[in-house]
Amino acid sequence: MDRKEAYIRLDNISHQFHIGKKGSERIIPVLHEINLHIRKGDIVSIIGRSGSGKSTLLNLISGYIRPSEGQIIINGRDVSRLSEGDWAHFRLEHFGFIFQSFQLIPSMTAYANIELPLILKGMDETARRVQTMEMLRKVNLEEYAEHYPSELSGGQQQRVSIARALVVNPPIILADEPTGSLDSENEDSLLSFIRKLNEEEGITFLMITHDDKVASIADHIITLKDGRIA
Ligand SMILES: Nc1ncnc2c1ncn2[C@@H]1O[C@H](COP(=O)(O)OP(=O)(O)OP(=O)(O)O)[C@@H](O)[C@H]1O
Repeated sequence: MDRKEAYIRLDNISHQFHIGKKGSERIIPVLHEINLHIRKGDIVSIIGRSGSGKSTLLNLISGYIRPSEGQIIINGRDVSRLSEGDWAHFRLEHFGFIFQSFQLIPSMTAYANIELPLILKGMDETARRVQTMEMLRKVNLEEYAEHYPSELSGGQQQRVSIARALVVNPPIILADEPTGSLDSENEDSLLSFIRKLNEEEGITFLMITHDDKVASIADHIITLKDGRIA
């Protein structure tokens, strides 16, 4: 499979949030001088206490917020100052997302949820069908294509969300507590699937987790403490 050489580099990233009105504005420093280099094909876990800045770090890497200082290079491209429109395109090309709460669209079937990123990419219907069916097969849900999220178990919903993340063939998957809503059996099967995708397809994973089992499959563990890498 043709995957772009992907790596993520953070050079001296600091971030502050500004809250309140101008004049009585408060500045909340969250991340301080973060330097990070993630190689293609790495599985990296981000751990750290609540409020240490894990989600902020993931939101910076995925372009949902802009760093106050520093530079982010992804796949050789400086993304720190991309426009909204360019970021939307870059995100679709490079990232798949997996969330604890799955974030499926309840009014759409499993098939339609998985197909959605391909519509956003502007792919024609025949190609979309081929790719969506291939993804349903990959996560063993062919028979559930017409089921709505509420008609699926938690483990099945998470597999739909993984298929949706993978359907655009992204070189990088960003995950926020991917096993947080799963029982131990579904957790084990998700973790072996992640390992398989990493080994066979070279997908890079960056995962926020509180869970030792998830951290145990990582090549590298990054611990954030008060906005710094410990
Ligand atoms: N949009 C925002 N505006 C102001 N402050 C924010 C904003 N988002 C996050 N923060 C603050 O930044 C700090 C880090 O938050 P963040 O969500 O990155 O932590 P976290 O490590 O992901 O925590 P958790 O494990 O609880 O999800 C917190 O003190 C939080 O209140």
